[in-house]
Amino acid sequence: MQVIQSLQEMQGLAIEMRGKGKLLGLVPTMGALHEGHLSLIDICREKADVTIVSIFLNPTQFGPNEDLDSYPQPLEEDLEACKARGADIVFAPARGEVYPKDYSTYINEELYSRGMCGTSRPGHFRGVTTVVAILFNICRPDVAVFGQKDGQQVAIIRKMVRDLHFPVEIVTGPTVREPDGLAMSSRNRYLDSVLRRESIKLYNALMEGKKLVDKGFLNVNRITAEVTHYLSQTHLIRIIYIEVVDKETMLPEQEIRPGKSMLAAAIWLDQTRLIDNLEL
Ligand SMILES: Nc1ncnc2c1ncn2[C@@H]1O[C@H](COP(=O)(O)OP(=O)(O)OP(=O)(O)O)[C@@H](O)[C@H]1O
Ligand SMILES: CC(C)(CO)[C@@H](O)C(=O)[O-]
Ligand code: BAL
Repeated sequence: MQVIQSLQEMQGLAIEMRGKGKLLGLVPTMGALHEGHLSLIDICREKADVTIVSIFLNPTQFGPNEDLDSYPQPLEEDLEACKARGADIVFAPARGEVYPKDYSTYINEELYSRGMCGTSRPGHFRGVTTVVAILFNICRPDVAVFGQKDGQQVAIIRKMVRDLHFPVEIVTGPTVREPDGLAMSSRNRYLDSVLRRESIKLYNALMEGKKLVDKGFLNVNRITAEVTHYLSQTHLIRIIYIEVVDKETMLPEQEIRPGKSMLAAAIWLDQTRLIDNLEL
């Protein structure tokens, strides 16, 4: 496995490999890798000849009071995990090379990013689309793989690719969960044993909503009220949002459309921000 830091070297190699007819795959990450990320490497390897994993803690998607400075960065462990899973290249650029002092160009998707995490983390998706566009231009992937756990993110990236005609296929990998249902996330590392026990309530609450839909209740307010009620039973949880949206556009649904709607939620569990979603 090759580890590349330089943008110029990565772009040169990508162009050379494409010239030889290789199909390139990219798995963008911010590091602190877990089984969720590694499952995306498996998907990428099935689709592409060469699997590139990028590890870059992207400052432009963090708000001023967010956890950029405390975000875990176990680079050596991450490299071992990528190697063991069969990645061909890890691209781990330096912050100063991606964003030199005079950097001034941003990409803003303005429709799918209006609600949910777009509302509660202003500027977040502008940072995500910008860095993903940079990564696409450097790594030149034919295929890029993202996780359904960040459902709004992948919808916005698909929209950016469509609007700006990036020649890349976007593939979504299913959410990988702990045995009790908690969606894997790098931020789960922040949870002590008490918070870890509470964290499962996010998935359980979404499941309560889904069960109602499976019984035939299609009223959005009924479903979100059920999820709110479930999450309100502990003082450690503060709800950021609970929404039912179209799973492609992330726009709010008037009524649940089975197979087309997504139930999504974000919470503060003490100081840790967790998100999850289920297709209804
Ligand atoms: N549990 C999961 N299952 C599948 N994909 C996942 C999972 N968690 C993260 N991913 C995907 O991995 C990619 C990199 O995500 P990222 O590095 O932000 O990890 P994360 O664990 O989601 O971290 P965070 O705690 O910042 O949300 C994204 O496409 C994301 O959707
Ligand atoms: C897509 C991404 C790697 C961009 O920094 C990030 O938002 C993430 O890890 O999901
Ligand atoms: N998975 C999205 C990365 C972030 O929370 O900033």
